[in-house]
Amino acid sequence: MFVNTFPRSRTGKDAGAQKLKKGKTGKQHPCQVRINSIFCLQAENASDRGKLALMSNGLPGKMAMEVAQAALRRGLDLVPYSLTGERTQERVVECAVREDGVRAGRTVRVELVRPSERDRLASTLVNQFPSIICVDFTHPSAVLPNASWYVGTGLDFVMGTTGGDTGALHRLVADSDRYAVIAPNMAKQIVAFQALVDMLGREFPGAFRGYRLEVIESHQASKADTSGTAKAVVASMLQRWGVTGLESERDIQKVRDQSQQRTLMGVPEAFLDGHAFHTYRLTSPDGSVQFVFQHNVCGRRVYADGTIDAVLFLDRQRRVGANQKIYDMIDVLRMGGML
Ligand SMILES: NC(=O)C1=CN([C@@H]2O[C@H](COP(=O)(O)OP(=O)(O)OC[C@H]3O[C@@H](n4cnc5c(N)ncnc54)[C@H](OP(=O)(O)O)[C@@H]3O)[C@@H](O)[C@H]2O)C=CC1
Ligand SMILES: O=C(O)C1=N[C@H](C(=O)O)C[C@H](O)C1
Repeated sequence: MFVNTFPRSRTGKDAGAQKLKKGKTGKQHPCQVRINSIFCLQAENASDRGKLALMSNGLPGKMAMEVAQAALRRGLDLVPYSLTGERTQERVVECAVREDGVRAGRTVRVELVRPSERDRLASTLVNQFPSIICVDFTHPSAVLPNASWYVGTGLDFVMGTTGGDTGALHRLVADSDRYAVIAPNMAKQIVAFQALVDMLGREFPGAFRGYRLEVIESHQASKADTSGTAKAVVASMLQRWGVTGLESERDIQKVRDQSQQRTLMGVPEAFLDGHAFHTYRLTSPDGSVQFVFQHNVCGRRVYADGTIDAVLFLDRQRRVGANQKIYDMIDVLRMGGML
């Protein structure tokens, strides 16, 4: 019964089945039996096999929940499994669209799968959801392991998680035949701002030569890394604008203390646990001219909406067999992929 849920994957690697067949004792842990039987049941009930299905990884985390809700709002099929952290206690979460805090529309029960359990899920996914796209909003430490799992399992993905080794991530995908969107920010207007920063540098290289750049970003205290968006914008400005003042990522000022967020940054009380405030300040060498660019986001919905755009875009690209396989959100925006 269990082995039947692991026919050959699209990559032919069949990792989960091989591991199971080669088990040393042939015995299964009781927990394994329970989980496997749930996989079988849900797999048998799966419908619309060719339809695009979105797997929101990182539940019960905040972004993964926003993405699951956005997927339901936009009428996409939500895969009833989500990769989660090893220490997560919950086994199942319910995802539903909410309006004014009240459930509206259908509810999907999503089973949470820890890193140590996920190989057993691989073939089920490939089999039951042949048009699956994974979305990853997890943890910086999970970026490469998760991406390796997507690639090894033969799954295309959108990587929104920041703080990983971006170079290694790009190499991993480039050496595979998978499609991926990788970007530190999915909000359409911020992506447009990133494109603008990039264009200014190309069009007028050195226009801000000698200007001193200061960057301050504020996020919820639980954020593990420095803003990936700030790092990307700074890299672009340092590369072509001619600015100085920031030697490394450590020079980006991070605000994680809630009282400073209230007083210094003006973050509304209701969004202390979910906001992204960024300020880029450029000052001329003699101090007589100043430019300030700022983007302040309360909540996370804008990223989730952009993520769904990225998923739909990636699905279109792979269906037409596009030669380019790795994209960022500027590509998605440029190619008309954002609502
Ligand atoms: N690109 C974009 O536009 C945006 C990117 N982000 C990025 O998304 C990431 C997540 O943010 P957010 O949702 O706020 O964070 P949360 O802490 O709310 O959620 C992260 C979730 O990932 C889980 N997790 C940890 N390790 C793994 C793993 N190996 N595999 C799967 N899941 C795992 C965590 O579980 P546990 O708690 O048990 O460890 C937690 O449930 C961050 O890197 C953030 O910077 C956020 C917003 C927008
Ligand atoms: O962790 C967050 O919240 C966010 N992370 C992304 C980043 O690191 O740039 C995007 C946005 O700032 C929200």
